[in-house]
Amino acid sequence: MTLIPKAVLIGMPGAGKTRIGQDVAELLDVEFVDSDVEIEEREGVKIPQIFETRGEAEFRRIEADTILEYLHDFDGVLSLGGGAPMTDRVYDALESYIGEGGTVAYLDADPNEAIARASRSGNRPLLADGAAKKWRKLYSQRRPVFERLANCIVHTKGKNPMQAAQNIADSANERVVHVTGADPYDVRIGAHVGNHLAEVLGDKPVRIALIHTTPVQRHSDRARTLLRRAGYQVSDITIPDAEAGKTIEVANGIWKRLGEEGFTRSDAVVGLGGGAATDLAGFVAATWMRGIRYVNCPTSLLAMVDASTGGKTGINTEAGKNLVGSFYTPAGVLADLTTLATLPNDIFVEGLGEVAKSGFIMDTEILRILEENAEALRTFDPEHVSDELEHVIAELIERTVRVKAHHVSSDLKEKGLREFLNYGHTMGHAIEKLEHFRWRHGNAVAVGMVYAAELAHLLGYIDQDLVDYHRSLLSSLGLPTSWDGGSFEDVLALMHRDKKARGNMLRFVVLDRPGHVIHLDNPPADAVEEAFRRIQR
Ligand SMILES: NC(=O)c1ccc[n+]([C@@H]2O[C@H](COP(=O)([O-])OP(=O)(O)OC[C@H]3O[C@@H](n4cnc5c(N)ncnc54)[C@H](O)[C@@H]3O)[C@@H](O)[C@H]2O)c1
Ligand SMILES: O=C(O)C(=O)C[C@@H](O)[C@H](O)[C@H](O)COP(=O)(O)O
Repeated sequence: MTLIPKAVLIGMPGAGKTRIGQDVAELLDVEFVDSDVEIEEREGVKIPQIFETRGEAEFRRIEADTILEYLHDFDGVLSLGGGAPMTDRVYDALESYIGEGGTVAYLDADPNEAIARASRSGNRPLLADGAAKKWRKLYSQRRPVFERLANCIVHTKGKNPMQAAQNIADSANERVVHVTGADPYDVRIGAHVGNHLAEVLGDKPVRIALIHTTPVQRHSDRARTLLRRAGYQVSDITIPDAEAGKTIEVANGIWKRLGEEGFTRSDAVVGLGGGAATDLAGFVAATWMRGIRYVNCPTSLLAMVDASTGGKTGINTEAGKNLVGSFYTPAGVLADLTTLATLPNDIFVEGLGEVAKSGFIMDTEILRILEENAEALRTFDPEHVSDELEHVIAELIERTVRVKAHHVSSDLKEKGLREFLNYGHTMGHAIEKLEHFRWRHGNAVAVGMVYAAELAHLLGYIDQDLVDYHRSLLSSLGLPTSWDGGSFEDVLALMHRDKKARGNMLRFVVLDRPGHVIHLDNPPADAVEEAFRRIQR
């Protein structure tokens, strides 16, 4: 397996690359290498001497060879000499390294501080005599290149070295899932990924509608500050919480406000909160002027793993759950794991329902991770999350988002493959509606999966063990596996209104083995009813 560095630091002489690079390595618990020090050791002479005796071109050749070697066979933190990214070979190799998931961090220091630091070192051949003037000239040439190249920019002014290092370590720990299709975008998962908000929104919007609920006020306050600091005019829009926010009345209130506040086609929406808030925000973005840019910032587990990605936006109506809406993709998704620090246990556990679903339909490794960590996950306490559990949660989020991305990338409008993500939802949505949305979505889906498993078993697709496994895994996670809150007739009527139904024909998604789903069209009526009886127990 090829190793790649956890992070590569670039920046002007005196920016603090060595000091901060060492701190990043310490935070990530890996080795640190400074390419200049490595070159001197290999050549047995100091860099100014190489410049003097062999010229700058020869130094740049040695430097590029050394850096390229490290980019392909080193998994620590690498700090580069100030001019290194100006060599085409190094620039191109760093671009490819980013493409492989690497982090190139540009340390942008205050010029006066950096000049003072650089002048103290006698090891800078390009700065000899008249250091300040030369530094500023090089800065004007290099800065645009650094900014174009880096995928993490850290302004060091006002930060101590450890704070700057923490920013880079967070960035290196980010997980990114690409969603492809006509309008590709990235789902970024990690601590503080919310800091990428302005970068994802871009420089075209003037006004941003920041749509959120009250329980996530702390996180929306932070987003508002970031947005204002980046120069946007922010309209702070608080919507009713949970399903009460997913209504035509709420959407209408926001359309009215966008009109009054002069939102144009180049302005944008940010949806921040649980799945209900991101569904509603996406719906407003999809419909205002027939579609404006939007970014989702999910703060619940369920919204991180499912609702924020894939472009299903919508509201509930009298007719049923999510029956009005649009497929409309976000410009990006920022799943900031620090927001989970305020997520109540029951809402976290609900999210595990959709995580388990992704395990059942495709990635069975998810089931193994859930089984192995069931107790720690079930007893999730936002204020006491161990490093180990944090890692498990991040891994589950990334894997679940990958399952989602796989289905939506080639079938945004749900013509076939994407319907598999609806495992457990035919019954789940009926329960939600009959419970007047007092049941959480993930809980209803958990019961719905047991129903789908019973149905598949009755029709001979899977054995009893797999049905029992649904019950034991889901209950070990704290999820419900039975429901007795309504009549079969009411459930059946609602299942006929499910979006997978065609004409008078019911359609389900069922397993035929772990990790593999199929469509089940028009199953026998007695099996549909018997499976219902079995989830009532
Ligand atoms: N669009 C899709 O593809 C898709 C996929 C799955 C689910 N959904 C929808 O998502 C909704 C369910 O999402 P949900 O489970 O996030 O429920 P939710 O949006 O109702 O959020 C649950 C509660 O948690 C609060 N909350 C969220 N994050 C918090 C945080 N960090 N700290 C404190 N409180 C927080 C919310 O304000 C709310 O009170 C349903 O409407 C469902 O239909 C959509
Ligand atoms: O993204 C999808 O497609 C899904 O089916 C994901 C589901 O987990 C999600 O609950 C979605 O909101 C259901 O959509 P719906 O079309 O059945 O309302």
